[in-house]
Amino acid sequence: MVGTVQHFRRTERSDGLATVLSIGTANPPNVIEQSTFPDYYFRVTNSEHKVELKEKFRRVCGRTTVKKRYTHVTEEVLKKNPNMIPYNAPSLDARQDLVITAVPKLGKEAAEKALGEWGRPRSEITHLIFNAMVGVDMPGADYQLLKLLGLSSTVKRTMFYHLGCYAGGTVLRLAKDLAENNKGARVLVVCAEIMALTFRGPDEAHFDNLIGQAIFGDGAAALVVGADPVEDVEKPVFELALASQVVLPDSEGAVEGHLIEAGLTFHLLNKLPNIVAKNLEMSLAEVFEPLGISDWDDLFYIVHPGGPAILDKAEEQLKLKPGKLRATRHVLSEYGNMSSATVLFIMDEVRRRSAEEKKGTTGEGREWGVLFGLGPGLTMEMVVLRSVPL
Ligand SMILES: CC(=O)CC(=O)SCCNC(=O)CCNC(=O)[C@H](O)C(C)(C)COP(=O)(O)OP(=O)(O)OC[C@H]1O[C@@H](n2cnc3c(N)ncnc32)[C@H](O)[C@@H]1OP(=O)(O)O
Repeated sequence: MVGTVQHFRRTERSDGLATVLSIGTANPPNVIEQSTFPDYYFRVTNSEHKVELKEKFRRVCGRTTVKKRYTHVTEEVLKKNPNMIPYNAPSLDARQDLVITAVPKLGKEAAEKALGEWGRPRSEITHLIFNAMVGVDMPGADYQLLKLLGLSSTVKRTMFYHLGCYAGGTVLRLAKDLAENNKGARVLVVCAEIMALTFRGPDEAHFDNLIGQAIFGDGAAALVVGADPVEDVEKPVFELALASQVVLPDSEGAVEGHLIEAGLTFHLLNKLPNIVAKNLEMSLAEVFEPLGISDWDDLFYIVHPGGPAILDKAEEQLKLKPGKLRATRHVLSEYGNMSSATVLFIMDEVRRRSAEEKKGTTGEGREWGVLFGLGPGLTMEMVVLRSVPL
């Protein structure tokens, strides 16, 4: 009997590590230019009279390093749903109506690209992981996506709602477990983030809301993950070597989100960048010193860009050479903070730029890299990536 169980355990496990086999991304068509956003935002929220607040908002927008973002919430949407404008008006029903259809639709756009690049028939997808901060519903966005993509009804689905920005790491951690413990599994991973529950007008007492209005954008990213890639058919992008999660010490309340009649309200403490930076080095040391790596410039990086202050402090703390967070900063500048989808956009950027600049590996010429997901808790997900020769 014991022999039979061991036989099953052996045959259901993969031989190799879970591997990212393709990446796709998508954004809604409406662009926000950061340079004109303060004027636009104060006008559409009927807040032109809050002159000082607008000037402070303009200063902060300028320092976000964001150049443009994409959004589902246009002026037309606001005209149809005026209760989304005041800071605290009951508006949950209208917001839900928007996101319940928009979230799986945006997820589908990214998933189609990932499935196209993967190159195998979509009937061979065995598992689906879907993550979205908003749009909680039954059956969920995972079920809607299954139908939109025409995936098999036997696909094993897992839906995450409401986790926040660290979930870009959570989905990879789960995909790794599924791929390595179900031989032959091919996991479609989708993060789709639409900020229609957090858009709201300014309020002097809640400047953290304005930090969110200045940095968040909409986007979706999808990956296909599986172990033991089929030679000459599947093209490995990164191996997922290790995945961990930790609640950072003394960080309670640093990021919170509350779902109320007025939608989802965000709460950020300004000590957040310091808390994150303080904890990065210890996590890196635990994993990489046994591998003989203690110069942090020897890694490539994918860091959830909550805001530039987090990246500046991280670079300072880890004493990184200028440019180590180039891909991260590029995605922040071109798309803003798209919550969980952001780290997957950065992963795409790292491999794209590595190929373009003939770096030798998908990870900027390095063998090892690390992805940090950060969000409410503060929760930190760390995923160790191994690049693939180009
Ligand atoms: C959603 C998730 O799950 C995870 C997430 O990603 S949450 C988002 C996490 N991101 C952040 O917390 C943003 C981090 N902050 C930053 O990157 C930078 O502070 C910034 C780009 C927003 C502004 O840059 P800056 O202007 O150089 O910063 P700084 O001088 O510190 O702050 C400007 C003003 O904003 C205020 N401020 C900054 N952070 C604040 C916060 N969390 N709450 C309230 N006010 C804040 C400051 O007090 C300051 O006000 P005064 O001018 O009146 O003194």
